[in-house]
Amino acid sequence: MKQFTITIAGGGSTFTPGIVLMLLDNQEKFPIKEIKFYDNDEARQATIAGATEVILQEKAPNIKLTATTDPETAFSNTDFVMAHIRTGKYAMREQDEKIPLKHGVVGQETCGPGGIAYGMRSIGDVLELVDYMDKYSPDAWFLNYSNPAAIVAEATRKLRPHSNILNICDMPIGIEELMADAIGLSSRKEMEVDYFGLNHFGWWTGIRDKAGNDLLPQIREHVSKYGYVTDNESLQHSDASWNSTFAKAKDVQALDPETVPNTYLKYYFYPDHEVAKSDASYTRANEVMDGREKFIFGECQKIIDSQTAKDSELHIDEHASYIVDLARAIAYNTKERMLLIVENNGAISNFDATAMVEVPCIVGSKGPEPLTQGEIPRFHKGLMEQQVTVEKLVVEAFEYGSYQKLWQALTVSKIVPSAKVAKDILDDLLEVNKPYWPELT
Ligand SMILES: NC(=O)c1ccc[n+]([C@@H]2O[C@H](COP(=O)([O-])OP(=O)(O)OC[C@H]3O[C@@H](n4cnc5c(N)ncnc54)[C@H](O)[C@@H]3O)[C@@H](O)[C@H]2O)c1
Ligand SMILES: O=P(O)(O)OC[C@H]1O[C@H](O[C@H]2[C@H](O)[C@@H](O)[C@@H](O)O[C@@H]2CO)[C@H](O)[C@@H](O)[C@@H]1O
Ligand SMILES: [Mn+2]
Repeated sequence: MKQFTITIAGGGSTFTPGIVLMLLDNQEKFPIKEIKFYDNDEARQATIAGATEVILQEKAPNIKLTATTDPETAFSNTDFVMAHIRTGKYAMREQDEKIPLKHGVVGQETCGPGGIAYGMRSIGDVLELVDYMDKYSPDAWFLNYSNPAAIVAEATRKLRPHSNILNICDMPIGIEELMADAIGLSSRKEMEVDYFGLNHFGWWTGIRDKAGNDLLPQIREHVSKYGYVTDNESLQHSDASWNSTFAKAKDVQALDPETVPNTYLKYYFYPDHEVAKSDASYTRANEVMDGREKFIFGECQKIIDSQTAKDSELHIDEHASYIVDLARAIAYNTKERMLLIVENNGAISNFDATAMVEVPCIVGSKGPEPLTQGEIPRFHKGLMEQQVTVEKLVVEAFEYGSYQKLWQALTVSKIVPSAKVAKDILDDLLEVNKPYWPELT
């Protein structure tokens, strides 16, 4: 059985240890001979790599680890690039979240002005990684989950149309695990779903078990009462802010009782509620820096200091097993059915053919084949037209270095109240993003 080489772009990511442990847990299904970490922050990556070295020695000494900041080393002779970079790191996420709040607008990592600013930072860096892969390993596949996935996906569609790229998000996966638990199933994998939307902006329209029985009525019932909250402690997110997001799905679903929603829609339907409950001095970025980042880097340092991972609290990122499912689908032509962010091309028959939509796909060696979701209702179509326009305008603003188009993107966003507020936010974001955005004229 072939043994694969994986390049993890963003080796210093807080998600890298959990993904590595998940890969080690799937060696039967997806054997690996080498893992390469690539990052543009050598010191950050070194801590994750130092711990990973020890983990591999103890669990999989046959797997070689290479940690590098050199693109040729990282992207040569590789089979898959798993990309999870964060341009500007959490410090810039903090700006993305706090600047809009200063103007009374939702401050969020991937939604609204925060997502727009993040997109303007991410596009260039992700395209650079794709170009490295195309140069050094043209037959490899780029599995992207660097955010903001909607804008990055539109940029790769438009600016790298011939590269082997798959864009994916784990929000639906996390929500489906909660749905499964809510109705007494042991895993989301017992369900088959119909779904349509944009990334972080979608709805489940069909949910069946493997025998074809309709599960949507039970799940709708649960969500209409409790959102995605279940009493299964092990599935609850460690942070209260996430659990309040899962609860809020109840109010989001009220807008369309026929379906169940992606949790991110709450930022578009209830921006006033989100702003009112936000602390402009301490946002999600601060929670992550004080929580996940401190925990991961603390655990990795402990492993380095003790030279053993035996007592480590690092755990497998189970939900990240979708990454193995995706890589296996490409490698072994498994025809896995997965939600991916793909060019519409008629999958949603009454929506822009060039939009990057999130729909179920059958994935095999030639990539994703979208499953048609038919015509979508006026309500969802109207919301998605507005949102996809934002995403496309951001990519155009990047492509042409256009201040005007970026101002238009902010003005079109459902959660920005006026062109004046849009411009005020834009000018503040522009100031702090000078090191990252292309020059705008
Ligand atoms: N698609 C999804 O559903 C999903 C789910 C979770 C996380 N993510 C994304 O995964 C990414 C990582 O998240 P995190 O919280 O671990 O971030 P993090 O800041 O901990 O790690 C990101 C790493 O990327 C590195 N980096 C930044 N720019 C780079 C570049 N140009 N080249 C190489 N490396 C670069 C940073 O130095 C850092 O080590 C983020 O984009 C996050 O939004 C996406
Ligand atoms: O605020 P963060 O950094 O904790 O999370 C932001 C990301 O949230 C989603 O990913 C979740 C995932 O959906 C959930 O199941 C669990 O595994 O945690 C992940 C990361 O916290 C979303 O899909 C990502 O795009 C966001 O970046
Ligand atoms: Mn996501």
